[in-house]
Amino acid sequence: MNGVPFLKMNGLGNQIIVADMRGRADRVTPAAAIAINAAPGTKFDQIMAIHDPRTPGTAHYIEIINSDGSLAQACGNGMRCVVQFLATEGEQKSFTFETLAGILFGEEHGDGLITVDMGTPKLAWYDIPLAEEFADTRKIELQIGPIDAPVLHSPSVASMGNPHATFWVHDDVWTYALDRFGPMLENHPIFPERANISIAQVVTPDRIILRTWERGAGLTEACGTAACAALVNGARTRRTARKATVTLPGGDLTVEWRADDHVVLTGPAEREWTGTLDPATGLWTRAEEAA
Ligand SMILES: N[C@H](CCC[C@H](N)C(=O)O)C(=O)O
Repeated sequence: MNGVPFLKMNGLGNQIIVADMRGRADRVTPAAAIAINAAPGTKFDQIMAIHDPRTPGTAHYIEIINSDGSLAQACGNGMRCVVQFLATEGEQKSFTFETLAGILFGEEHGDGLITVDMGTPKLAWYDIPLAEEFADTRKIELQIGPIDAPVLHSPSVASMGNPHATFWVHDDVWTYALDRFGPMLENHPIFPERANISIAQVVTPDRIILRTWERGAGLTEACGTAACAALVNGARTRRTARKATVTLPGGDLTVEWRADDHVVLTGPAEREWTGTLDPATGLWTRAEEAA
């Protein structure tokens, strides 16, 4: 097998495969991503493929592939896993990356938590993107459920390089059938590139409870960029402060929208087991439990 080493990880239960593609000219193909998830033995939400810098002397290029084979511009939990993967290789603990969302920075702290600067949010309708013009993306006309009694409506939308809709609710986020509403909203024509769909309950100005149906991956235990988008949307609709704890099904993330407009995400990354993967076919073999 024409294999590359990979490490199965998770970021608060967001299932991540870190594939080490450094020194290679090929890529993990969409077909490989679909095949891996179809095979028994592992389920993942995203593959984070680490490539050599595209521009010599700059950052590792990180390609992000959803479990449906689609490319994503950004992945907050996955970036923390990449930082942890690289930090374990030696003394360097802070890194610069190039992604489709731009240049990102990440650092592992002594306490094992990892902070990633996810860049600046994009808030104009054409940057989300939306299929039609909305002057104010803090609240757009979109609803689901009976026309006269919508179940979810009037979301705030933002991009962290990838599109997010944050639906605000005042009650328990678990009372909503996100497994049913998620795919309908993910594929709504208002989102020409689809969208990640979140339900957010603001408990206090510094605490958000969040559940997410991810574009290209479905219900996940955690979505880092959704946590970033929810905090940005919460702050600009005056529901939250500019820094908050976001509680996802898999655990807590700390998100801050700094005065310099960068959004910074802090949380854990967990190593699980190692293997070898054929990036063209998705055939893989398991090696050992990760140290
Ligand atoms: N499904 C997302 C990418 C992964 C986002 C999520 N896993 C995160 O931690 O940010 C998208 O297609 O935009």
